[in-house]
Amino acid sequence: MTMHHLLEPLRGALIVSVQVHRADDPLRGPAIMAAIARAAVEGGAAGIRCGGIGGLPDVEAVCAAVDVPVIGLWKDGDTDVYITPSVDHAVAVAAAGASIVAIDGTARVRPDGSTFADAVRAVHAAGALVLADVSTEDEALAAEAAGADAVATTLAGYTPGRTRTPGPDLVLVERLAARITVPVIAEGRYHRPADAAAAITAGAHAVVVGTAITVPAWITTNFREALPRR
Ligand SMILES: CC(=O)N[C@H](C=O)[C@@H](O)[C@H](O)[C@H](O)COP(=O)(O)O
Repeated sequence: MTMHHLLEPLRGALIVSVQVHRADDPLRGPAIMAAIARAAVEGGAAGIRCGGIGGLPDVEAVCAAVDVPVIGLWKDGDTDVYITPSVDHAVAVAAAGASIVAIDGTARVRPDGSTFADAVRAVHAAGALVLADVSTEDEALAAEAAGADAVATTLAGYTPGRTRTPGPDLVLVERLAARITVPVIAEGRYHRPADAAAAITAGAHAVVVGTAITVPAWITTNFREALPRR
């Protein structure tokens, strides 16, 4: 496996994604995101993924609050490519303090007309690593060839390229782990501890869990729905 030394501490690790998903989410705001990130680290998270629609202020606040590796992203724009969609977004996330920048690694057209390889070059020049968020094996191979330092299954089931599995897409993790030389990070719909463990067994270098840990409304609904009907 080809691995940058900064990714070593994430071997077999749990990374917690701390993001809000709606502009009117009651938890929105850098201070709350930073507090949740600290709580996740207290619980054993070896890395934090953050930013999302909160963008740079959230990345900055989380980087200042924790001393584990931070994967930053900035969800922006109204096109299909919304995870750190342009070279400028990617460089800004690195400047906000993220040591790893998550970038859409699909082959779709980017709003600034750049390629994924352009973003990789710019982020590397800024001194950070690149995590390619992909949805298929072909995208993962292309992202690796373009210089991605790691590849994540984040977008599997969220593009036309791959049908959404009800739970996590462990088959994709297993296939990528067999074909990709950079670390593979499992991400997307890991809702139970056993799912996260299965990702590592399937060959993932690390697993990202978001909703099931950091979205209290989702957790609450699961409990409410499990109650007997009155
Ligand atoms: C598809 C997409 O935009 N995923 C986003 C990427 O950052 C987040 O909305 C997810 O919460 C994150 O990937 C973690 O996944 P889950 O919340 O399922 O554990």
